[in-house]
Order: sequence, then C-alpha cells, then structure tokens
Amino acid sequence: MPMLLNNRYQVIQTLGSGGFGETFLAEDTQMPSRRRCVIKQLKPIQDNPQVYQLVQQRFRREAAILEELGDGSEQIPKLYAYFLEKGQFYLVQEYIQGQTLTQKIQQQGLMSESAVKEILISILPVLDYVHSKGIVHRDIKPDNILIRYADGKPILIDFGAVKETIGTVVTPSGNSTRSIVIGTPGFMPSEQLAGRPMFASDIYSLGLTAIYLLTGKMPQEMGTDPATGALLWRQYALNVTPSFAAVLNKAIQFNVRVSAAPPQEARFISAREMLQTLQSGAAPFPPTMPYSQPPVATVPSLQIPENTVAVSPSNSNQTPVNQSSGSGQKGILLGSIIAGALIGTSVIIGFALSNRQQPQPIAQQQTPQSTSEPNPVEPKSEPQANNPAISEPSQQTPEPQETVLSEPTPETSIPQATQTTAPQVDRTSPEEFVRNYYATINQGEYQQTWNYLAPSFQSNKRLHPQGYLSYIDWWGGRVQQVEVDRVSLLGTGTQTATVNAQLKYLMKNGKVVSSSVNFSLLWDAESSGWVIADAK
Ligand SMILES: Nc1ncnc2c1ncn2[C@@H]1O[C@H](COP(=O)(O)OP(=O)(O)OP(=O)(O)O)[C@@H](O)[C@H]1O
Repeated sequence: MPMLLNNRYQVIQTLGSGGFGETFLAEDTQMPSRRRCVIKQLKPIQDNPQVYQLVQQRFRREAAILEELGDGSEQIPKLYAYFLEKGQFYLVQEYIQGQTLTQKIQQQGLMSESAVKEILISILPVLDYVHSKGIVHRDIKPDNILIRYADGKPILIDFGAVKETIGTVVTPSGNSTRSIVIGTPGFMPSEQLAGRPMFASDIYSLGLTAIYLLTGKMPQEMGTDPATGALLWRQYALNVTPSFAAVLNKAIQFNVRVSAAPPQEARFISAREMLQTLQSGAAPFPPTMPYSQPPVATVPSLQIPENTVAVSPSNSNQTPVNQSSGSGQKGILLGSIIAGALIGTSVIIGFALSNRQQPQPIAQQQTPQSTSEPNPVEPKSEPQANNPAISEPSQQTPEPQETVLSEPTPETSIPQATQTTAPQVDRTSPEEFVRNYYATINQGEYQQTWNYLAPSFQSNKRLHPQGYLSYIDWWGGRVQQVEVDRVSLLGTGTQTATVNAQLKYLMKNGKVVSSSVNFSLLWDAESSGWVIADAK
C-alpha cells in the first residue's frame, strides 16, 4: 500500500533522504488533476516537547516566508501547503520538471562561459529578491539549482533556513538556540561556517557553483595558492575571459569587509552589485590583482561529498547531522567526520567574530530598484546622519511595502523576548555593547551590526527606506570610521537600557563630524544580547 501523507498526498517515490528527513515526489489526491508535488519531510534534531513547540512556531514562520518567496518569484517553487504529522514537519512544494545543474554537467559536460553567464544573470535577480526579504539561502550549490525544462530558467530550491529551524535545540540552561549551521562543505564561506551566514555568503556559494559549471570540479578538488589561499581554478577553464574570471574571483573572495579592505579584495556585497558588474561586461578589478581566499577552504582537503551538512559552532557535543545529496552519494560517515572537523574551526572563528548567538538576518526591504548614488549629504546637515543605524534615503527610491516579514512575529518580537527572564550574569554591559557595535562597524561587519537592530528599527522606512541596502550604503559608502569618544549609561530597567554615545564620524569625503546619540536598548533573551530599539 503506497504511503498517504496527511491523508492526502500519495507518495510516488523518494527523491532523496538524509539527516533532516526524506524528500518525496507525490500526487495530491485532493486535486482533480492529482497534480504532482514535492514533499519535504523535516525531523527536529532534538526530541523533547519544549523543542517541538518551538520548532513548530518557527516552522510556521519559515513556511510563511517560503510561501511569500514562492509567490514573489517564478524561479522559486511555490509552497502549496505545510503540515505536521506524527511529530514530523512537512512542506508541500511545486514540482519542477527539470534537471539540477549537477545532473546537467554529468550528462552534457562542461558549460561555456556564455551559458554560465546566462544562468547567473537569470538567478542573481532571484537571489536579490530573496535577500531583500531578509533571507540568506545558505545552501546554494549545483544540486540546489534546477534548470526547468519548460523554459530553461534556473530555479532555486532547498532553502536552508527551514532546516536551521529544525535544528533548534534547548540548552541545559533552558534557552533555545538554533544550534546548527546549514551549508555544504566547499561551497560555504568561512563566515557561514562560523555560524554567521550573510547575504554575501550566497554570492560566494554561487561563484563556486559557476566555477563548477565551467570546470566540472568541486571546490575541494582544486588546489589553493599556498601564499594567498586563492582557489586555483583557472587552469581547468582556460577559455574563460579575464573579465568573467575576475567577476567570479570577486564573488569568491574571503573578505566581506567592505570598508576594511580595498574594494578589489572584497567580495561583492550584494547580488545586485554582481549582476550589474556582469551586465556591464567590465572587470571588477584588474584580473592580475591578488585576492585573498578563506584559509578554511584548505581545511576540508579530504575528498568531501557535496552533501548539505549541519554543524554546530556553539555546541560541540551536538551530534552533527548530515543530509545526503540528491545524487545518491550518502557519505554520512565521512560527512560527519568532516562536520566534526569543521566544528572546531567553526568554534574558533565563531568566537573570534562575535560572542552573540547567530542572529537571524532580518531585512524588510523590497527589492530596491534604484541604483543611483546616495545623496552626498554630510551627517550634520541631515538629522538621520546623527543616527548610528541610518543611511541617506535615496530620493529615487520607491517606498518599500510592508511585508509579512516586517512585523516581528510573537516568537521573535522584542517585547516577548524581553518578557522572558534574561540571564542576569555574564551580560554584556549596555556601554560595552554600544562600543562593540561601532567597533564591528569599523571592521565592516555590517550584516552583523544590522542584526543588532530590532526588527521594528530595521523596518523604520524613514531611516532605512531600502532596508539593509540603505544601511550599507551609509556605513560602507560614506563613513570611513567612527570614533567613540564617550559612552554613558543614562538609565536601566530590568530588560532595557538607555545609553548616550559621543561620536566622531570620519567621513569618506574627508570631513569629521561630531554627534551625540541616545540609544534605547532592549535585552533579547533569545539571542542573549542587546538589540537597538531606537537611536536619536
Ligand atoms: N521543487 C522541486 N521540484 C523538483 N525536484 C525537486 C524539488 N525539490 C527538490 N527536488 C529534487 O529532489 C531531490 C532531493 O531533494 P532535496 O534537495 O530536498 O534533498 P536532498 O538532496 O536529499 O537534500 P539537501 O540538498 O538538503 O542535502 C533532488 O534531486 C532535488 O533536485
């Protein structure tokens, strides 16, 4: 008797299976056409009622995001339904008839530069759209891009955020955390490995996916330059033009710190930037320019399967979970060993980067259309410029629309988080937090500092008309550095603090502007850290 899920979906075959559960091809018996669908089963990694309830809430929220993404782009499968059955979570998605990029290369051989460019030009707007919703895909690789038979368009599948949700665990002290890092060894940049996926992490993975299409080689199969750590891929793709090679090299740069590194040594900061560079046909920097690569790229020098793995950067006794790829190579044991090796690396990098639990990137902006330069207004002349979190609104920017993501859900909303009893020991002081905020900005870690803003503050349209893009326009584009002269505590509640910071902005145009900012901080129990609710 074939399996009937949710008393509705008739399973036809298993498409894949791994640590998170199985993926099925099924027929919807309650549709006249018995339309086909893909059902993804996800099992929570920790089995206890408290976790189950949390995962359930988060799963609902992630499902809402997937629904929105699928509805907003025809290159993302639609979410038809989600349900819970026998303690497991299921997503019912549109079935795309097509071939993964891995299957395509295996069957048809390497792709030409123009074919790869075409795929990038078609998928980058999708990625830009996903990022505009505050979502990092986390697992871009040849297995997770399908080329649809009907129109030849690339389709982005298998978003990692849902799996991360499934990886929710409760620590012995009773705090919940997303304890796992989702991604695929070789395709994952170091910041993601360290538990801090950024929008630019997807660019890195996409760059390596493009290199795979040109070379037929997985990242681990190619050597790295011992001096720079750069991936030595050009020898496998000799026909690639220098300008296209330079675009790909910029996509796979280790460095995502825009202000701290010369532009030629930093990764593209957004999908849109990469798209524009590709479309302009110009090299992003002279191809002979040296570039840096993540030293961690050399860590998994074993023969690594391209499977998605989940590793824990913060909880090393968490059993790593490995999910097999659709190609049928399981490699669970090897994957686990590698995941174990990565845990050590992750812990070190994770601690080096921050003491905060991985924040969920949340950005509420719609895909901004304007590519114009921001107004070169000095901080003093604009009230917003005195604000630590703001950027100059571009006058040509369309008003972003409210989205389902704009409203913090009860589970992540600051008010609720602040009702929870926060740990009273080992709390970073509010003053230290503010100093750390600017130190992190000075390091160019804008994604991280953006995540220090409460969702309601992020979605302040006056300050951030284009969401995160406005934020990095300001910090990455105009401000060279911020000097913190003095930080003083003005008041505290049990879960709140008001802090004044006396600042000096060193602007890129050479001006120096002094400013006084009052921060309203809230304690976020979920991430065990302060968040900025307001700044004036
Ligand atoms: N919406 C979809 N339409 C058609 N095929 C799909 C869809 N989603 C997944 N698949 C295919 O199903 C197979 C299994 O997919 P999935 O990626 O969910 O599992 P997996 O490869 O085991 O997981 P992971 O990539 O997370 O390790 C793959 O061949 C994939 O291409």
